[in-house]
Amino acid sequence: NTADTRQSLETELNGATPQRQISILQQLVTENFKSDPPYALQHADTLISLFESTGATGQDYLEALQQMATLQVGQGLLDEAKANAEKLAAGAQLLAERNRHIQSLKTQGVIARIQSDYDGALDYFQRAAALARQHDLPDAAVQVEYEIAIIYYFMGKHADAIELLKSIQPKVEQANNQLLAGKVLNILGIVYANQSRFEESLDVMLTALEIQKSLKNKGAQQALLNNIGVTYNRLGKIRQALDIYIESLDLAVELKDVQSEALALINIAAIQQDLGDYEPAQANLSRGMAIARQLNDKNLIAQGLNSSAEYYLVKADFAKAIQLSIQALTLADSSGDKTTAVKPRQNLAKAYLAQGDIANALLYIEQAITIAAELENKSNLSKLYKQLADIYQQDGRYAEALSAHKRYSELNNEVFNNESDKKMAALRARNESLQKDRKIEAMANEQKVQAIQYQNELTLRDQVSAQAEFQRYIFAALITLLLCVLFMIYRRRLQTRLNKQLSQLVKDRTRELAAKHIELERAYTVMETQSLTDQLTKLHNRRFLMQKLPEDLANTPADANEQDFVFLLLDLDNFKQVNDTYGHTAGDLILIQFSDLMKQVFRSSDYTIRWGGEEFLVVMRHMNRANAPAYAERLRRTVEQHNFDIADGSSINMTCSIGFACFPDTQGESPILSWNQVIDVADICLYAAKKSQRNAWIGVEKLAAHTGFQDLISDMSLSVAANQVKIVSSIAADEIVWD
Ligand SMILES: Nc1nc2c(ncn2[C@@H]2O[C@H](COP(=O)(O)OP(=O)(O)OP(=O)(O)O)[C@@H](O)[C@H]2O)c(=O)[nH]1
Repeated sequence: NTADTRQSLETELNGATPQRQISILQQLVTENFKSDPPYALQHADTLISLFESTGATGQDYLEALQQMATLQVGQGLLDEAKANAEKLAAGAQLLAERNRHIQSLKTQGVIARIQSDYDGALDYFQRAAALARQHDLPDAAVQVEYEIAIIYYFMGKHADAIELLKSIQPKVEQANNQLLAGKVLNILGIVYANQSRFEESLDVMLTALEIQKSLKNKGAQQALLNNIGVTYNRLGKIRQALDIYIESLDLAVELKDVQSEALALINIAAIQQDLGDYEPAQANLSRGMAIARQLNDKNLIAQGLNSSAEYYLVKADFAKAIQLSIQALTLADSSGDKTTAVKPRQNLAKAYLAQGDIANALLYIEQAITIAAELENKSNLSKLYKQLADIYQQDGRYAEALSAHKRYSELNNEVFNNESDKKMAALRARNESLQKDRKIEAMANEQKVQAIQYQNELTLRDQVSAQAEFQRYIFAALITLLLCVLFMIYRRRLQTRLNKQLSQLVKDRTRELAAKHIELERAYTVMETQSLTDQLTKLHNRRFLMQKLPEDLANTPADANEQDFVFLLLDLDNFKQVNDTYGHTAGDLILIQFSDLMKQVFRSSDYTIRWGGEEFLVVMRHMNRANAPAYAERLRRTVEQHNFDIADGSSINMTCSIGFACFPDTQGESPILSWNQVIDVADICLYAAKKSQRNAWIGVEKLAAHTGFQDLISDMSLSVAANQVKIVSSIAADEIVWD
């Protein structure tokens, strides 16, 4: 029929007067506007040429311009649409046609938005809103505010978008504008989803879908289906998402909406890739990308490039993945849409990590984290922190890995516990009870119908057969009731099982996280221990003493018994000769054996430290200083009597010299020397032991009050002569050489 009408109108067109031609073209454009946009576009073009050739500027001309611009936007002919919208604005101003002027500004805003010029779009829409308010056109104002909210969303200003949408909602309801109500709910759903408020998002979008279905508005249904798909995807329900995207693709094809078709194809490809269906994914992706490139839609191209990059990541072609991700990143950054700017960075970090390029992996993951934090997308952020932890771990930076991992698990818990489970359960329960109510209502209706039929039949039949019929009816009703009860029991069981599975999932996740933490903490402890140990002798090193001793001294009460600290410095005699004669390896072996002898002689609670080279320090804690000479002598004798193995199978004898001093340096009076200075005094004693005879020990048991550290250091023999120092030694006092 439509074809026939078209045919006869087209035939009539040729011979008609200009006036008649205009009315035929108007009819062709209006009738085909929705059902066949390319056809309508072609005739709108002719119509406008006709108007312009006759110099017309009236209402009909403006209407044609508006139709034309709208059709061109729908077909992706943005430059042409913009030119017509500008003509419309000029014409509308000339005729003081406010509504049309607002309409033209709106169209220009939409074009700027599609071209990703969000500042420009915001400017057009704000001008349109101001115009609407100025001329008291509330309906038009609300329409434009809705467009502004969309721009806020694109700019990543989510809080502003939500606030504006919520202020629009009551106005839309008051005006009973179902169409706009559906759109407002849709975009609200998208913004919620971007804030990881997925349940609220799903809730409003499903309501919006109902509205659009009741309005039979397929275009809006198509857009909603796409967004619902995205939300299912974010919730990890990828099969539901796939079904919804396929429904959305069918509708886009039916509507000849190429942009939506491309979007659905790219979305389908991404899910198929997740499911491991690489071949169909590649086919859909290249179909979608071809359309996106034709439309020059930067966001879509960037999304498609991301999917391709992910494909190459899976295939371990990291160079290709990097190349595609950098293209996607450049496009996303130039379009200013932050929501598409995270993914390429995430993929780059993965690819660089796989290539062992930690610096670049860190660079991109940190950028991704900054952007995701700005967008307040917690679920995304939590994944990014996990990736960051993996990078640090691979780099051996366990402390940083641990803290990134902690951040990941905090965020993960926030998203998980964001009452998500409760809300999901509530939502599910609400849907189920709605369905149940509907079923019960349907059964009740059925029964009513049956009852009426039964009444009718009753009048026709005799009493006896009616009685039998009645019994049968009661029986059927009972069976129906029984089936209802069984169905309800079954649903409840199913629900319980689902809840169990969910809580098991949470437990498993928590266990996994705990195990990971223990692993990282263990690695961290090993690293700490290594940094405090000497690699050759496995004794403690200087760093250990600096870390431990101040704390020990602080925890020792000044007035307690047996609370002396004795610092012994030990040095092997003529060790250089051993190295020179038997080689460095033999020297190393002797150092190790010497360390073992130290461990035999001293208590396990004493600190045995490799002080440097062939010099060692022992710190004996919590002891009576009167016992120090016995320990020094025992070590001297043990070393003297020991046969040190050297690498060639033979053994040699060695001796050592020892100097020691006690802390606190005075007893009962306030101490003069710090523990560091006490070690310096022990060093003077060691030096004197070497100088006097070697294979000997000299110690300072205590100092007289008011002895100066400088005096001791500059000339010990004077302090000894003045009886300011109490010396104990294996050498006779008059044989000690101090200088
Ligand atoms: N094999 C080996 N030798 C070391 C190590 N650390 C230091 N040395 C050597 O130890 C020797 C110390 O020599 P000197 O300081 O002259 O002292 P000495 O020969 O022991 O003589 P006195 O201490 O005066 O009895 C040097 O030859 C160092 O090279 C090590 O880890 N392994």
